Amino acid sequence: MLAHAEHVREIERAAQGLAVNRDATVIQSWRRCLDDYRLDPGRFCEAVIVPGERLKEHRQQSEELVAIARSGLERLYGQVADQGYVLLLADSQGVTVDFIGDPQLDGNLRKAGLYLGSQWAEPGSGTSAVGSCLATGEALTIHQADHFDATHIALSCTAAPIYDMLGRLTAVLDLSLLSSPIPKPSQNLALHLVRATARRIELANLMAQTRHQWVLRFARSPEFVDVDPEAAIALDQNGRIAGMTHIGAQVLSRAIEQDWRSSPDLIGRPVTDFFDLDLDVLPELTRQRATQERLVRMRDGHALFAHAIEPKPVRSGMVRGASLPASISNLGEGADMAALQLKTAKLARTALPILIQGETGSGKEHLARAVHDASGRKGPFIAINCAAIPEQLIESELFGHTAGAFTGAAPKGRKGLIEQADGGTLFLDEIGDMALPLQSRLLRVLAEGEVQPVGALAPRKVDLRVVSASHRSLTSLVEEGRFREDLFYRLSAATLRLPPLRERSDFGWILDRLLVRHGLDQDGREIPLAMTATARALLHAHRWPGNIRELDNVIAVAAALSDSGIIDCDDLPDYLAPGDLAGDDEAAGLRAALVACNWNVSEAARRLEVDRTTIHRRIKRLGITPHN
Ligand SMILES: Nc1ncnc2c1ncn2[C@@H]1O[C@H](COP(=O)(O)OP(=O)(O)OP(=O)(O)O)[C@@H](O)[C@H]1O
Repeated sequence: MLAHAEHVREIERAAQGLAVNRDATVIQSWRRCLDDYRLDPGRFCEAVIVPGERLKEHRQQSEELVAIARSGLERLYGQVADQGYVLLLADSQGVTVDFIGDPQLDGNLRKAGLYLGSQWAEPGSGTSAVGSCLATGEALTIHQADHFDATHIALSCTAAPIYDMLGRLTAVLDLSLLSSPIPKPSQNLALHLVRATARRIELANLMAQTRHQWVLRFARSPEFVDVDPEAAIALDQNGRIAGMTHIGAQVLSRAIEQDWRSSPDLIGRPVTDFFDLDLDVLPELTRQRATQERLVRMRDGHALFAHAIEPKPVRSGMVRGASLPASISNLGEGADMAALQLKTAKLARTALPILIQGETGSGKEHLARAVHDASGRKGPFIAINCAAIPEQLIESELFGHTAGAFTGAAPKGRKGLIEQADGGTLFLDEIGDMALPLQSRLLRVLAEGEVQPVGALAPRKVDLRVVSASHRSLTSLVEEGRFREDLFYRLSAATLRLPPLRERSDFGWILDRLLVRHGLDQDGREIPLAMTATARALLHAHRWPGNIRELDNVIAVAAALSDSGIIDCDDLPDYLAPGDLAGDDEAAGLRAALVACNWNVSEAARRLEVDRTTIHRRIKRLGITPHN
């Protein structure tokens, strides 16, 4: 309480212009809180966490940035995890859209506002690292009683801004401690780390968005220009500035002797306004020349070492099915599936975690394998069914154990499934069924890139690409409190949704593939099975609650029953044929299709892969009515 009263007095002294022992940025923020936002330093305000629905909106808006920032965040967290730091990525409104922290401290972190969804903008929360970074556009540390609201004075927070390539402040990266050593300079290293990570995230963002343009990267020393550049700008084909990192904007502003804070118009101006350089000399600044020879002079007389990266030629092929990796073209056919296949192909080459949603048996594991096969990763594909492993075994199955870790342990110890997937893909099937305590451990593995076998003294590094799947809606499980929200976001950088079989327009194509699969003879030769039109119609008419797996089983059984290699209605399970009409071949098939579609002729035509007039003609010819 005494500390609180003293804190309020100090803010009042600063407001009256009296000397206080704080940085100028802190005093300016306190004044904004008092004069502009009319905040009361005497009030305690708990950290604000935005409701789930709003967090979802904020996450969606920054989805691309979160995906690009993820590997930078993970690398940074790996450097500071054992020192108790928490990492937040906040959007331009100060809402935390990504978060990495020790799951064991969950309760405390949430209470302190160091959590997903916490809202740190200055007008609502007073002086904070995220809020003040957003207000000033600069990296800073807000240490303990620098915070305006006394609720937060245990925290020490350090933040750096992330700008988009047009120079707009889009996010803030924050490294925070629940409690910290007393002196503020203890956070200087943290300040250096967040600045460097924000710079790398901006670089990655610029590179991802300007593949087909010239990019110039700069550094003050020739040793760093190719490996860890300080700034970058992108040029359009006319040699005009098309994008820049924040330090790139500072370099350009300085070249025309302006302060970047005065927001000079930089985008669209010719590069020659800033550098003694034109488009023709760019090829001489590529890696083909020694770094020392790539010095570029700026208009203000300064010089920097440069590295020019050539535009990549535009490929048009990816859009067409023919150029998709084989494993992905094998997922389906037709316009409905094309968008999913293209998205899968694009994601497969990245390391982004993917969540696959789809009904049971709809082909989620099949899709996950296709992602792995197209990823180019050398390690194995390891599938874990999180619902099938008994709870008492799951820990040692997943994490492995050392020799003698517990009674019954393997004499030489055993590698867990997670470690086995090192260098490859870990497929977590039915992730929605994983118990909450295990979710925390998994989160740790994913955040730190390390796994600690049961009984082991030290963790081991693992390089994983995680694909997970669930037939339940993970967002609903999160809302019900049965699935960790932070784990959900970590697993679902991108989501792929598989349609149920009954909604797929390529049903016939899938059926033909299964007829080939089950037509293999004992020597493995392909003799595709054939099928009568009526049997085909019966299959089309069914609703397939068990999806492709159910169809696969039906064909496997029919293949075994059929002596001739031609599957007919008799080879199909009884539940597919409407009993009273089972003998009446063509009429039975058509009637079943119409019943299954509630007599919607267009839908029946789609399922039977014929046009509507054919259906009407057959209805008439066979004398089918809804009542017979
Ligand atoms: N595109 C496809 N072409 C041919 N067969 C497929 C295709 N997709 C899935 N299958 C087959 O369907 C069956 C079920 O697929 P899979 O195991 O991938 O489904 P799932 O959604 O993971 O099931 P569950 O929800 O039960 O885990 C498998 O036999 C698989 O080979």
